[in-house]
Amino acid sequence: MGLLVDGVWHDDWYDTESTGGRFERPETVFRRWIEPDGDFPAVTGRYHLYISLACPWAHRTLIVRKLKGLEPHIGLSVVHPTMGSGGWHFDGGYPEATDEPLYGLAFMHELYQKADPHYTGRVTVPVLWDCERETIVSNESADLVRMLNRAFNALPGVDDTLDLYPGALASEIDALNERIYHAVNNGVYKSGFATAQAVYEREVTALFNALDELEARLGEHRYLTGEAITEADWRLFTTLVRFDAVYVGHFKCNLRRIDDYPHLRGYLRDLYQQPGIAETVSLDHIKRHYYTSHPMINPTGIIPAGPVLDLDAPHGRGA
Ligand SMILES: N[C@@H](CCC(=O)N[C@@H](CS)C(=O)NCC(=O)O)C(=O)O
Repeated sequence: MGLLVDGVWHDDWYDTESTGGRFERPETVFRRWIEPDGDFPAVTGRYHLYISLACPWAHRTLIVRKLKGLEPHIGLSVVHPTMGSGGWHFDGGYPEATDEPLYGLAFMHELYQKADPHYTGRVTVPVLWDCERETIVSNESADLVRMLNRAFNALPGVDDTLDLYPGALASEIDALNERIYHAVNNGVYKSGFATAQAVYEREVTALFNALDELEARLGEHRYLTGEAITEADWRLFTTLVRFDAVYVGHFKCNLRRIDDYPHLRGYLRDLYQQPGIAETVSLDHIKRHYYTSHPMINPTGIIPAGPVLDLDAPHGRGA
C-alpha cells in the first residue's frame, strides 16, 4: 500500500477522513493509445502487460489479450498477490507470479519511476508498457480493453472477427458500463473501504440494487446486451467471479451471494466456462491478495478456507 509523490515512494493508505469515510478512486494518469499512425503503433513484441491475477481491473485486460489471440504479440508479467508496504512487487518464486523480465525490478513502483521520475499518484495495475520508448502507454483498464479489442487486428493470428465493442451496441454498452462501474465494479470497493457506517450502508444498498437489476436483465437474455458476449460482460464477470470468494466476507457485501441469484449464478458459470477463461482466474491470488493486503480490514491476515465454489457446474443458459 502506498503511492509515489514526486517520484518518491510513500507508504500511505487511502485517506477517507477528508471525504467523510468515503473511498474515492483517483483518476488514471497515463492514457495514451495504440493507433496505426500514432506514437504507439501496433507492433509484435513492442508492448508488455503488467497485471495482478487478483485485480479485477487487470483481469479484464488479461481476458481480452487471451480471447483476441494476442499472447504471441504482447508479453505478460504477473505481480505477487500481496500488496505490502512497498506496493505491488515481483516474485517469480510464487505460483503463477513472475519476475520482472525487462529490467529485473523488485517493485512495480520502480516501473512508474522509469516512466516518469517525478510521477505523483498511486501505482496501479494493469500497466501496458512500451519497451521501445520505455514508458507507460496506459494504466487504464477500460481504455486497454478497447485497444486490445481492435488495435492489433492486422497482426498475424489475431482474431479480427471477434469484436467486443460492436458499433451497433456501443451506446448500450457504454450505458451498462457506466451503471456497472459505479454500482458494482467500484461499488464493492466503496462498501469495503468505507470507514463510516452510514456510507457503508448506502454503498452496499446501491450495490445490491444494481445486482437485483442485473438479475432481472439476465432473465431476459443470455448476456447483458443479448445473445453475444461484449466487453460489458467481461467487465462484470471480473467482479462477479471474486464476489462470493472475497467481497461477501472481506468487503461485507453480504446481503446476498451471487450463488443466491439464479440468473447471475448461471451467467457467471457460463462466462467462466468460455474457452480460455478458467485459466485466467486464480482464486489463490484473488483470496491471498485481498485478505493479506488490507490490514485495516483483516489485521490477522488469515485467508479463509472457503467458500466451496463450483464454477464448472452446468450453467443452464442455452447452447
Ligand atoms: N482505473 C484503474 C484502476 C486500477 C486499480 O485500482 N488497480 C488496483 C488493484 S485492484 C491497484 O493497483 N491498486 C493499487 C493502489 O491503489 O495503490 C483501471 O481500471 O485500470
